[in-house]
Amino acid sequence: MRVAELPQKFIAAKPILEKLTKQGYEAYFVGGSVRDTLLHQEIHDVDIATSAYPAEVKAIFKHTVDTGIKHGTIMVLDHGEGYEITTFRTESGYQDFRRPDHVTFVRSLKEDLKRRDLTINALAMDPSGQVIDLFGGLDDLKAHVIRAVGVPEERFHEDALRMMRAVRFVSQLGFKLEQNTRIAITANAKLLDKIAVERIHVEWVKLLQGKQPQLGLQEFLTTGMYQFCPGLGDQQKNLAEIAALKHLLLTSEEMVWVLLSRFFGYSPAQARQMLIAWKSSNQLIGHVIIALNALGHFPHPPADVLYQTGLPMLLVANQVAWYDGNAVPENQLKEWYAKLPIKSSKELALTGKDLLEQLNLKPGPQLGAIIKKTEQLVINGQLANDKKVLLRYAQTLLP
Ligand SMILES: Nc1ccn([C@@H]2O[C@H](COP(=O)(O)OP(=O)(O)OP(=O)(O)O)[C@@H](O)[C@H]2O)c(=O)n1
Ligand SMILES: [Mg+2]
Repeated sequence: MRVAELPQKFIAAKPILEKLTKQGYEAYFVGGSVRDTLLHQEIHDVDIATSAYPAEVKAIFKHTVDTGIKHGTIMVLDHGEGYEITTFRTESGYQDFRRPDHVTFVRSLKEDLKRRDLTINALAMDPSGQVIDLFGGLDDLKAHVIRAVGVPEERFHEDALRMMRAVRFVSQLGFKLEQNTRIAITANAKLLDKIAVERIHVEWVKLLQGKQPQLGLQEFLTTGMYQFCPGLGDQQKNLAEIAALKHLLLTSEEMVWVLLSRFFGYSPAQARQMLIAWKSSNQLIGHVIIALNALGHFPHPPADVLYQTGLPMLLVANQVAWYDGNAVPENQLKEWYAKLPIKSSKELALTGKDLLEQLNLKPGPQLGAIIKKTEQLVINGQLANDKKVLLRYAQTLLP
């Protein structure tokens, strides 16, 4: 089959492929961009595969960067864009279930495609839009099937993360997992132990943020992969409860973790432990804890909670509160927040400097305590945010 109207990103990259084919090499678009085009979905980056060896690629293009030359990937710079061009390759070894011991460059597209993870990801497209389908990827796209290329077990032994990818695509695309692929994942789920948590983390969050997370989550449970993910081994029942939700749309990573914490019945401290086990960034952990704290106050978060949480995490908490029937209309929440007399301590009309200069206080803990107390009263609307008013009040706190 042939794609009649190529998306702009392919058109922009076409001259690069044509330069390679003019020199007698083969060159194709491969991977996710081809899959997503055929699904009429927006594409992010186009990956290019070629029969030219890395040295040959470098000889053809003026501006290149050796981004992953050991694995055959060269970045070609063209009109301010960078294009990753990877030489057709086969791999062997895989003693550690995550990367090959040897990469061998080859001239055959088929050899390259047959070591890819899923049939829908093993499609290639030439510069004219002609799709090359050697493993039934087009039929699977049409039938909405996630199927490993060739012998599933072999694909998962090459890179065990592919098992998570398969289930992630179930969720993202709303496709069914093919039975032999499911059987192979179930038999090999334990191999996830060999995979860096950071890589599993990415797939887990993509799975939950997919358009049909319930489907992906159901397969995640059926195949037993949950047993080999940090802190999920004893959460089967709670995860099944999430998988059974009628509506589930997780629009941010923060929301993912707040929702999980809520269904696991986690305190903020337990949520922190879970996030650390998943090797999350400190920023993410901070956000999730703040939102989780706020969640406990819905549907009536008081002014100081609104203030301390900030609007972005209030919106996240509210989205999760919806699952308990504790959400408030988003506009209402925004209005409450907008009405706060101050949004941050920087807006407080009283500063430490004022206290030092006007009330002759000495630096020390008393100073901070006075600021905190006035801040609290301003937030709650008990004092006007006015320097004179606040100084007068501060004076009453002095012995
Ligand atoms: N463990 C992996 C990762 C990737 N691939 C292959 O490399 C391509 C590009 O990988 P990547 O960008 O990670 O995934 P995409 O399929 O493009 O999905 P996404 O939309 O998430 O980028 C995939 O389509 C697939 O052919 C693979 O075989 N095995
Ligand atoms: Mg991709």
